[in-house]
Amino acid sequence: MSKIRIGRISYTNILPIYHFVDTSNPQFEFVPAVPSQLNAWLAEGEIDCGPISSFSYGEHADEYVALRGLSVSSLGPVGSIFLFSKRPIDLLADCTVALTWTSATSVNLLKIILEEYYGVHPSYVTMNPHLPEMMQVAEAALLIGDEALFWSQQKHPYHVYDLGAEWYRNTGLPMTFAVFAVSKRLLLEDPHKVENIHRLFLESKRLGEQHLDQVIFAAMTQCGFSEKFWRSYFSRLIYDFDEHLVSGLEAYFATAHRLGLLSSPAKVSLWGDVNDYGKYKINARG
Ligand SMILES: C=C(O[C@@H]1C=C(C(=O)O)C=C[C@H]1O)C(=O)O
Repeated sequence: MSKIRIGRISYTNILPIYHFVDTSNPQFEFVPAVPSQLNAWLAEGEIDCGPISSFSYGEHADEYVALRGLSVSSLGPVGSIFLFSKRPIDLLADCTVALTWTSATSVNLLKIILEEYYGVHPSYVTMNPHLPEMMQVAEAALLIGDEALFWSQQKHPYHVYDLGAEWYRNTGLPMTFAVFAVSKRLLLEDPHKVENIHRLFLESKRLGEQHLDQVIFAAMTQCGFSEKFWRSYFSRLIYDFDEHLVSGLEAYFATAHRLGLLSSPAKVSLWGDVNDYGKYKINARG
């Protein structure tokens, strides 16, 4: 029988969900990549499921379901999605903004923030996520994931805007950057297998919360920084995709549609037994 191919975001933000996943199961193959690559692979059928940009979920909402209890979300500052800017954000009209090619959600969230909330319409250029190179050709640069973490900790002269904070300040809603999407094809073929995958990740997430020290140690090994840094970073991220987070995401889809960024105001199909999921829900954060 062919293996199920499961994506893995190659950034540290996903560690609390992935660190305790048993990767030895021969039924599964885990494929690490940056979000935009995973988005393309799921759309092309190269992988069967995995965390992808929530924006990409919106583009393929008819073809995917999203697993309950698994996401990368925040209510306010996210800590690793930053616009670095030579000028205050409201002065970026007629400027060039460099966008990392690794993102889909944040790229479109930035357009919403700039165009809808600040009324500025810059031109955009997509680039490799390298701040000095981006700043050579642009007035501002968007970075996500480990590159955003890295550059935010370096000495630099730029204004820094956290996109989770900007979204929250303008909407009062949570933002979901990544969801765990499963192709409806796999769900129709083998719902039992999808249940197993769901449990595998919920169980790993529960262990990650219980043994956060081990997750933090893995993050320090992968990226450096202090224990205090990671404790604070992970405490801001929310991994519990539920109806409240769905409402924030659907508001993002509606705005993206209104601005012509998304072809339809997509709805989320949240998949997974609510009672079963309840056992794994992380209540205490902080
Ligand atoms: C919190 C983050 O969320 C990410 C942002 C994504 C995007 O912009 O498309 C996709 C997946 C998430 O890993 C991050 O990368 O820092």
